[in-house]
Amino acid sequence: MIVTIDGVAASGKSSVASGVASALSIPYVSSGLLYRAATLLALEAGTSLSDAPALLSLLGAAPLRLEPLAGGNRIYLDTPDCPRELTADAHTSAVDAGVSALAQLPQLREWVNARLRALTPPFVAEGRDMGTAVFPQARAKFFLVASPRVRALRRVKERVGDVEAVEQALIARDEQDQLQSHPAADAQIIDTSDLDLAGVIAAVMAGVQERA
Ligand SMILES: Nc1ncnc2c1ncn2[C@@H]1O[C@H](COP(=O)(O)OP(=O)(O)OP(=O)(O)O)[C@@H](O)[C@H]1O
Ligand SMILES: Nc1ccn([C@@H]2O[C@H](COP(=O)(O)O)[C@@H](O)[C@H]2O)c(=O)n1
Repeated sequence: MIVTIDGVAASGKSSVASGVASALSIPYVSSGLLYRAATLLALEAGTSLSDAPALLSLLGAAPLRLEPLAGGNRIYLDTPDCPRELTADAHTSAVDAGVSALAQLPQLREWVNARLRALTPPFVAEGRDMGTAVFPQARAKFFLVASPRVRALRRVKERVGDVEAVEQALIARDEQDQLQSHPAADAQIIDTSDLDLAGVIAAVMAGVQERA
């Protein structure tokens, strides 16, 4: 079984995916973490985020390993001499600001999608195009939205920041991600603005049970 949870930036995809995956006793897979890790490595190496061949060459030499657990995804660079966990560094403002440029490149999308499709179900997959491009066969599909202000207020509770600036950055990232971020025709759209996390998880679980 595959359940997909897509949505706009900071709409609660990973928190909801984690809750749903725990309720179903299966892992969840964060596709965004692969885009983020690729961006982090490119920024650190000084590789242009729009140079697909250079990025693919960099990633070809980088033994990245995604650990998809129900409680939270982690990503590692498994170099034999200096193994390193990248998860925290992949969630900085610098990565937030650069990731959409890399994610626009079809070759990089294929690189990520190949890794996702190699995973063995069951799992909950979260991102932007899980229900449309990557797992169109998924049993149940959801697309989360919430107002930019609500998302910014939630984000500043977890990372220090100015609400206005965070809101503008979220709006900018939504615009840059527009091409790949839309609900599948058979997805249930959930506006989480007035729901708490438990309420969103319950709504998704109800939708999953309907399709069992
Ligand atoms: N319904 C909700 N009510 C209150 N807080 C929420 C809700 N959903 C998510 N949050 C909080 O909002 C923040 C962003 O959620 P989360 O990181 O899951 O979003 P995301 O869509 O995965 O983000 P990103 O697109 O940046 O990866 C987190 O602090 C999370 O706890
Ligand atoms: N399926 C996806 C997932 C992510 N992206 C890009 O990665 C960025 C970070 O994703 P988060 O889910 O961690 O916010 C996102 O802004 C997109 O640029 C994507 O294109 N497709």
